[in-house]
Amino acid sequence: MAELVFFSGTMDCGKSTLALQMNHNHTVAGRAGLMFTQQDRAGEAVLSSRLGLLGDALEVTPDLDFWDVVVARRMSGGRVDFVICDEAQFYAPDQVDQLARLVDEMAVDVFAFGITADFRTRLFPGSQRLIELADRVQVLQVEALCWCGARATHNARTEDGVMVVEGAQVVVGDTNVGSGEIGYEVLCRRHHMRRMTRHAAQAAAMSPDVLPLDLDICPVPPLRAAPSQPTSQPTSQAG
Ligand SMILES: Nc1ncnc2c1ncn2[C@@H]1O[C@H](COP(=O)(O)OP(=O)(O)O)[C@@H](O)[C@H]1O
Ligand SMILES: Cc1cn([C@H]2C[C@H](O)[C@@H](COP(=O)(O)O)O2)c(=O)[nH]c1=O
Repeated sequence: MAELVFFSGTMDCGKSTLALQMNHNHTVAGRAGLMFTQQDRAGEAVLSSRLGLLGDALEVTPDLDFWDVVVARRMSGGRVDFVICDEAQFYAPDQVDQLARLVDEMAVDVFAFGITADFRTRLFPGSQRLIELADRVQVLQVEALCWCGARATHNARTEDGVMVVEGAQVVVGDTNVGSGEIGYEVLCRRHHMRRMTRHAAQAAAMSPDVLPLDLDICPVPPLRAAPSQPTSQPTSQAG
């Protein structure tokens, strides 16, 4: 029986890597699939992982209709047994409904990958609809970690390492960015609520004006200079 599965997690937890792996495994098993993404950091119509893997994908524009794409493919003699949908948090709720219809009426497996919530901890509309409709919501096995070592469950948006809590819901970007840039950092809930990024915790630990931290609750992050240059090829930076 075909399924709609939502693989969900924070940024940087391996979703795009798993998307490419699943595409590979299903393809070598003789199944025919399509990969979709939207606003991948590596550019248009490409699905990229921070591990350096890349794959061609169809770009999901606001007017793309998944049902029409699959019907057109089948009408022209092609097969579509499964679809991979990366950055699914950006999809419109109607597009998620189209994906569910593909599962139910055309027996197409849909594997969707995306972050659940934005930098303010609010669900993205696409993710909300996926949670509402998915047969299964699967949390990824590899845990992204907060600077304190706890499992990261939330995404923070940062500027110069300082967490910001206002702004547009969608700003394409990456973790591990240089100073001055808008970036993201994954945090545990405790540190997200306290707006305590790695940078903020280091600054607080060094300031003579603040009370000593409770080290059990709030360990001081190790000082680690942000790399001034990318440490690997540009393709491995994106995901
Ligand atoms: N240099 C590296 N060596 C080993 N694993 C890495 C390296 N860089 C990134 N990763 C792994 O890749 C994951 C990010 O993969 P990616 O698929 O791009 O994430 P997502 O799509 O969830 O944002 C990291 O959580 C980490 O496990
Ligand atoms: C939290 C948050 C993230 N984004 C953007 C930033 C990235 O371009 C993607 C997530 O990509 P990843 O492969 O999961 O790392 O989403 C955003 O636009 N708004 C946010 O609040």
